[in-house]
Amino acid sequence: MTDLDDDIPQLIEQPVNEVKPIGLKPDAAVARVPLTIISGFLGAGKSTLLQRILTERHGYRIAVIMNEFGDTADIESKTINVGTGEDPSERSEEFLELANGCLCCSIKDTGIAAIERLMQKKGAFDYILLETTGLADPGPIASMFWYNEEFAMGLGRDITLDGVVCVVDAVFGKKQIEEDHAVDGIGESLRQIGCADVVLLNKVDLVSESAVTELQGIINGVNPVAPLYQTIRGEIDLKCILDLKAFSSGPDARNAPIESSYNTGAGHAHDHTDNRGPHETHYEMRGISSLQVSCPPLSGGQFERFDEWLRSVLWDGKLPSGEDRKLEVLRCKGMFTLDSGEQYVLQGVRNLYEIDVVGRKRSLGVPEDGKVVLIGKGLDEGVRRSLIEILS
Ligand SMILES: Nc1nc2c(ncn2[C@@H]2O[C@H](COP(=O)(O)OP(=O)(O)OP(=O)(O)O)[C@@H](O)[C@H]2O)c(=O)[nH]1
Repeated sequence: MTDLDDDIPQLIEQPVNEVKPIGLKPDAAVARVPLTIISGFLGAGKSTLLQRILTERHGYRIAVIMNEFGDTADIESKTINVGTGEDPSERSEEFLELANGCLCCSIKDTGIAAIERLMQKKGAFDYILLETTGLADPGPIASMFWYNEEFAMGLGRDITLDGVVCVVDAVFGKKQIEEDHAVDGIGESLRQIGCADVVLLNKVDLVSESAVTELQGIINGVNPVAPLYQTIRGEIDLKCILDLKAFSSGPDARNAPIESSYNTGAGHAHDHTDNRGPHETHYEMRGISSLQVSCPPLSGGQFERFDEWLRSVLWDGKLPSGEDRKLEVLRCKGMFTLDSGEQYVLQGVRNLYEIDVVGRKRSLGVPEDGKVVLIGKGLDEGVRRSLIEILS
């Protein structure tokens, strides 16, 4: 069984210094363009990262959308098919094809219509990066794309959600996490970190090593499964943030990261180890908790009960026992092996989730132990015990 708290920190900073061939081909069968959401609190360095992508010779043809996207209320009140009926005088967009192959798309209106117009230029780019506003909760945006992709609706026919990247300000990140306005107990900066597939800790040139270490501990506690990279002015190998396939189903889902790349055990982590049963780690920060449980191969019955448990937690916000706990899950991920040998991957954002078979055990590089990670609100001791009971 893997001892998660013994994971070796891997904090890598990789310069973008070579021109690579485009490795981001959309699946030919469906010809969908991957989309990555870039979130991050005000001033963290999102625009700097995108600017870098637009000006460096990296070999990718990326359409970068810089706009006011991220008005959650606006997005949630619309369907992905929206694109007509708005006042064109309020729209303003600019497309610029750049020397490095990127397509810069600066769009001022909110919502899906902006991306619909970008998609009229389909073929001019292989990838879309979407910057949200500093106060946006990326969860609704991610779930909207994922949901529509699943049912091949509207833009879901053309775009596939690849992942969510969160840029955190190394200077003000800790203060932002501690002070941002809590919405239902979870501030936006915590939602952004909790929802992320990758976190970039930016502006590390401006702070001490100990401040970096402390903030890393907090970020990793909130989101123990997102790889964490230190950056200066958004300098990062694009392979670390693109083509993550964090929401893919089928064999591709195997690539979705569910292992932490960093773990200090800092913050208020409580480690409960039991050699016979699942191993779990729990962390709580201003109302947001991350709960990790690793488990041995499951029986078919256990797997079914886990599915029921997940439906209750994600859809009804409570445990199957009926206790009203007001649970809110921002992200969940997992990998399981059944005692029959089949392996499954779990991915979820807000109340949407998918469990897909990815193969059989003893495949190269796939651990036999399973692991579930939940990030959200109300994931307390009772939830932990309830999950352990099912997975034991
Ligand atoms: N020293 C230093 N400054 C940085 C770094 N990254 C960004 N900056 C500066 O920080 C400021 C904010 O960066 P932006 O890229 O505009 O941040 P943002 O997240 O897009 O900001 P909003 O759009 O307001 O949410 C700018 O003045 C950048 O030049 C870094 O790694 N080191």
